[in-house]
Amino acid sequence: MPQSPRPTACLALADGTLFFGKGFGATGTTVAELVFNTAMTGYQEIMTDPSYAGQVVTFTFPHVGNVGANPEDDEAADPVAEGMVVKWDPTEPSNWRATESLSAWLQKRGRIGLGGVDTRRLTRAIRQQGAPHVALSHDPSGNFDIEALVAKARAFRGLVGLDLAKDVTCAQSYRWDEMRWAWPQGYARQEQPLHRVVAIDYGAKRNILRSLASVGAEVTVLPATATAEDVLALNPDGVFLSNGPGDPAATGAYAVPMIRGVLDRSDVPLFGICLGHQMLALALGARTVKMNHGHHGANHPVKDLETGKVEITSMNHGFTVDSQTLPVGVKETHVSLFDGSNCGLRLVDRPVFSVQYHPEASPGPQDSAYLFDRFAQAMAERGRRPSAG
Ligand SMILES: NC(=O)CC[C@H](N)C(=O)O
Repeated sequence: MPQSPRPTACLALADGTLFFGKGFGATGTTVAELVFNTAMTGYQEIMTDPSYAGQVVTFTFPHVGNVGANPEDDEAADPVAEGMVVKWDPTEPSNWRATESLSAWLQKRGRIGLGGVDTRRLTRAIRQQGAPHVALSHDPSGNFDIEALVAKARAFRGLVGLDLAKDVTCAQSYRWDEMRWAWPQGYARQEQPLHRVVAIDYGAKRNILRSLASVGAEVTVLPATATAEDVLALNPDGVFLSNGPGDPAATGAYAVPMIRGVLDRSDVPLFGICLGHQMLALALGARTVKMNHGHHGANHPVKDLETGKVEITSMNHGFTVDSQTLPVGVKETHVSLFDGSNCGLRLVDRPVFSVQYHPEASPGPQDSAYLFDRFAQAMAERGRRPSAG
C-alpha cells in the first residue's frame, strides 16, 4: 500500500531513536513501556488483555488488521494496551465476524496505532535496550515536537514499583455467567457447575473465567483488594488468582496478605496464572525481578519438569519469579525452554500451584488447558474428604 508522503504518527524512544509512519486509531500522545509480541493471530485479544496496561505493543507479525474487530474477541471491555505499532497500514477487514475496522475500533476506544514501521529494527532495539520507555504520538498534521516527545519518554517512570491492578480490576464482585465455552470444539467441558471458585481479578482475561466455567466452576469474581476474610466468607472450593498488569511486588502489598491468609486459614486448592503466579511466589517467600524484554507471544516452549512434556504456550510477562529464591516445600514445576526462567511452581504437600504463562491462551495454543482440569480435580478430591468444607 502506498505510504502517505508525510508521516502522521511518531514513536520516540527515550534514547532519542525515532520511528515515523502512518497514524491510525485515536489521535493524541501516550507514554508507556514498549514491548514486542510475536503471536501470528489475536491482535484484538492482545490489545484487550488487561496485563498490557502501561505498555505499547509492537506486533512482529506483519499482517495486522486484516480481520478487523468484532464484539466476541475482547478479553476485557476495552483495549487496555496504550497503543500498537505494526509493519503495514492496517487493511480493510476481510472476515465474516468483523463489525468494524481495526482503525475505527481503536479510535472509538481512545487507543493510538502506528503503521508502516520497520518492526524488525524496532524489535531489535527493544531486545537491546530492554523494554524501552516511549512516547507515541498520532497527529494528522504531521507536526511533531520531537524534543518534547523524547523528553516525555524519558520522564516516564516505568513499570517497576507500579501497582496497575487496582486500575483494571472490577469495581465490585460479580458472578461469571456467560454461557460460552473456552474451547468450543474438541475439548471436554462440564455443563453443570460442580465447584464454587472465587477468582480474584487483578486484570483477568475473560477466557480464563470461561476456562474455569468449562471445567465445571461456578465463578464469583472479587476485586483485587479483596481480603482473606472476603474470600473465605464465600466458603469456596477453590481460589483462583488472575493475571494482571504492573509490578507484582507493588500489587503484592495487598495481595500477599490475602494469599497468606487463605493459605494459613484454609486447605482450599489454589491456582494462579501469570501475575497470580508471581504473587503466590511472593506470598510463599520468593522474589520477583524485572526481565530485560519479557516474554510476549503465543509460541513459547515450556517444559513440565514432572512429566517431561513440552507444551507450547501463550505468554505475556515482563517480570519473573527468581527460582533460586523458592523456599523449601515449594517445587519448580515448569521452565521456559527459551531462557530457563521459572514458569511454574507448586507446594509439595497440598494442591496449591501456579504458572507464569497463559493456559487459557486467547490467543495461542491450547496445550496447557490440562491445568484447569488439574484445578477441578483438586477441588473434587477435597470435596470427597470427610473434613472438607
Ligand atoms: N500477564 C500477566 O499477568 C503479567 C504479569 C506482570 N504484570 C508481568 O508483566 O510480569
